[in-house]
Amino acid sequence: MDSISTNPPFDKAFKTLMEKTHREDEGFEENELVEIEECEVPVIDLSPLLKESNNSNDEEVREKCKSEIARACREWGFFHVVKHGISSEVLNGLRIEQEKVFKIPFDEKKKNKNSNFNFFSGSYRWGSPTATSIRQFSWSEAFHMPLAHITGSTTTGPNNTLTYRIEQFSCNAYNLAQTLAGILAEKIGQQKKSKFFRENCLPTTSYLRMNRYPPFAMASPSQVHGLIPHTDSCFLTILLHDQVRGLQLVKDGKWIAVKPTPHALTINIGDLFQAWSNDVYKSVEHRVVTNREMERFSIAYFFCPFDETVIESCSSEHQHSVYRRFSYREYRQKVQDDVHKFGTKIGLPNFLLHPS
Ligand SMILES: O=C(O)CCC(=O)C(=O)O
Ligand SMILES: [Fe+2]
Repeated sequence: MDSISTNPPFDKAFKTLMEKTHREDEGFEENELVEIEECEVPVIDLSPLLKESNNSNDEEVREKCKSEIARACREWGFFHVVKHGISSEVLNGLRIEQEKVFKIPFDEKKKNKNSNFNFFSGSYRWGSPTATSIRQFSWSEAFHMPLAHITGSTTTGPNNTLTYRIEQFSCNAYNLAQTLAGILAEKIGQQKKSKFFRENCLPTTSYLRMNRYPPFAMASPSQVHGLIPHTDSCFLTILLHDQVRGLQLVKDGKWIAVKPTPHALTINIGDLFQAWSNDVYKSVEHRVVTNREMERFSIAYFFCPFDETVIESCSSEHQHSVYRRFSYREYRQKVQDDVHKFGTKIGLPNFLLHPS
């Protein structure tokens, strides 16, 4: 199978947008994507949380670990976790199936024609269909799927390993997400509300996105994004990515490159947690930059509530609500509308109670 039949027509889309961008004089600053520095985001060992023990020393270590998590979410919005309890058999198993599914001919991916993934109907996407300039174009393809379509799917079983691997990973990621969400609620004094996540986020309400970033050799890689800058529209994301660099995030107003950490998963806060925590935890803008030689893969598990769930900021005597109440359905609809209208997501600023 050659790359022509498996790859989407990126080159054509890129050239068309490049011409349009030049015609409309929307100059794309070449240096815009040059990273400023590579840095180490916090790496947190989760093993103390997985140990069942009432020993006071262990309790102390556990509390320290919880505080590190909350701190990383306040200061960075991003952190790596190691010894997280998800086995490498589960992670590698899914990664292998992910590579296979992207190797299916483009036409079959597009039409959902392949028997391996009829249940992913409508989940395949590539580039940026609404992009009007090169700035809004993502040099990547993805399967973005609601887990409601996968979990408990009748196609699960040894005959369909991709489905099986997705379900296996998602089940593990769900438990990890619930643990982290409970800790983050506790650390902003919302123990009483920690049930909120158990009641509103189920294995079936989350989403999974498998990304593939082909090498970009058409021009200088600094001319195009692998994935355009964005924040995630969920409570939190659990990201499995390989050792190929590309992920960058904004810290103190600057783009910095995230150094991959072996055997780690990367966690980031999404918009819903930022709103729910009343701006205590940060949903940080991030992006993926392209690479000339190497193909890159990642899998994002988005921990989400029911569409009907209402997100209300946890305000206090000292801190009034920053955002108005909104349902997850309303939030997603607004994101979609903005992408159609402006080619880009606006997100939380739409829901500020007192826009400046
Ligand atoms: O590929 C990555 O490292 C990031 C993916 C991502 O940000 C996303 O899928 O929302
Ligand atoms: Fe993301």
